[in-house]
Amino acid sequence: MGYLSCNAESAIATCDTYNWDLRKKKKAKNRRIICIREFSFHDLTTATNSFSADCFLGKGSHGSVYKAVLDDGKLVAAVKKTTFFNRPSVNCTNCSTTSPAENEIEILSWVQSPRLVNLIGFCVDYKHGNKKLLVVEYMPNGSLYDLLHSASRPPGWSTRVRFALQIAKAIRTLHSSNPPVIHRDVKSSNILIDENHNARLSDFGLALRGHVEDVKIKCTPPAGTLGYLDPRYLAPADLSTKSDVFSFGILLLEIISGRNAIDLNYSPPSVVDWAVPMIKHGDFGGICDRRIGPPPDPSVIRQLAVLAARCVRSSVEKRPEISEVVEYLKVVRKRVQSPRIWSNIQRRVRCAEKSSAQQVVEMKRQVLDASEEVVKTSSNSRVSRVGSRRSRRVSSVSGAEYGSSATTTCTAGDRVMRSKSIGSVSEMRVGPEVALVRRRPGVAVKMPVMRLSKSRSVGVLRSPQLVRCNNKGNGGYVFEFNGKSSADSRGTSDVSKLLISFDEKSERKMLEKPILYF
Ligand SMILES: Nc1ncnc2c1ncn2[C@@H]1O[C@H](COP(=O)(O)OP(=O)(O)OP(=O)(O)O)[C@@H](O)[C@H]1O
Repeated sequence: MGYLSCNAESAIATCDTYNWDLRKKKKAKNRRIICIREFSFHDLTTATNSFSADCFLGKGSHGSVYKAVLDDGKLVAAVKKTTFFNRPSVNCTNCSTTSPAENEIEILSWVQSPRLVNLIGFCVDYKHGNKKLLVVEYMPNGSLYDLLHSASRPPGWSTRVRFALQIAKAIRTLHSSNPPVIHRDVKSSNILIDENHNARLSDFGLALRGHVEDVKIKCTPPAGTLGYLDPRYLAPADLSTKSDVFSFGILLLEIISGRNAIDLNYSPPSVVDWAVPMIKHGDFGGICDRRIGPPPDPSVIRQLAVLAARCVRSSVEKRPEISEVVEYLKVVRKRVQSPRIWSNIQRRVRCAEKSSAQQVVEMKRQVLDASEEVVKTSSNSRVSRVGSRRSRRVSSVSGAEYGSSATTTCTAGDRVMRSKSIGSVSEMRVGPEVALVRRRPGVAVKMPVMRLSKSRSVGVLRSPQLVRCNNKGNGGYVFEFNGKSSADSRGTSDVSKLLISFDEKSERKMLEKPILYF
């Protein structure tokens, strides 16, 4: 167990089996101590108004979540209460058994980050088989799933890219911890939105901490959510951080397209089978969420799509590390933000042009006045010179209006020229590492771009397609996929046929639920 109970704010010590190895213990010494509180069941009952419907936030496959107001209103938290089962997520004769709630407490007592929904504390319900309740940070703005699929105003590209970057950073935090944490259930309903509208990764019920050679990892059967699950993760030994990268790729396709990972309303239902062929053919617009259309800068969707396709490659080795994904998304983020800067500049230019046009009218009027004066007093040379100077100013302003003259000297004109060159790619030649972006004739600037050759070499993941979904009448369903045997359902690690039990759920919703046992 990775945590010990403690009173209120006191820090906790850890007695993790991982640290029984002395060498690892030394490294663990430098680890930041995370404070976790133990709450009494009575405290949580009061804080959730006896787990009333008013405080109910949602239901997952492990139980229900309630809003809790603690510490005389100073702390608002979410309480996860396991309801209908407490099956162990690890089940092996050589390993200790751990329930999803215990597993989540153990993982989150080791890793904390502003990009995660962090653990505040826990509670043991002694009256009901010592079940553990989790107290985690409260996320008031729902899940990314709700935002993408139910919100009346779907998020724009800037928000989507920001969320994608934040989720990638969250996964990077897990993968870079020592030993690494593999989440195994990265999906849109596990991305919650905090009070500052930032995305956070939640739900560590299936997460595993350790190295691939560790006994615990070797004993843990594959798990995840259908549609997000790495098709190469068929046995415990197949687990790697790249499984999370695959799930992230699916999530990225969902963020781009606004469609579900598996949606029977589409053909093919799998988002990978639907999107990757389009990406391969360069039809990036085809995978964009129709409600918002493609982003103004076409390189944004191209880079996002190619990145997603790389993450879902069938070859585990060819998928990028999550740290690489973070770096790519940082570049995309800058690009998606530039249209905003560009539109601001355009607005300023329009204002400048408007005032310039007014100036032109004014100048013309003054020129006319002056000429009239010249006509009237043709013998007066001084007036004539004033008139010619004014007309010079007029001509320089009108040259700036079109922004084409390199010899334009007026300030407003200069602004027009510079603003047009920002983000406006008039010609792009894609090379192996850089693109030459021609901003003005004869001036080429090197800009980093994603290699297009990578998008060409992206393998199409031939994940099995759902061909049948049989209701067994006992709350269980059998999912059959083509191209695979459909011999046995329970107790097999074959993803071709899965038996998942759920209650009160629609068939479509069930497809998004985690598979706990194969
Ligand atoms: N920390 C939180 N703050 C606010 N709401 C939350 C929080 N955690 C969960 N919820 C809400 O409760 C719902 C259920 O969460 P939970 O993590 O148990 O299941 P899930 O992720 O939706 O599904 P599954 O357990 O199948 O992965 C979520 O969809 C979300 O709306």
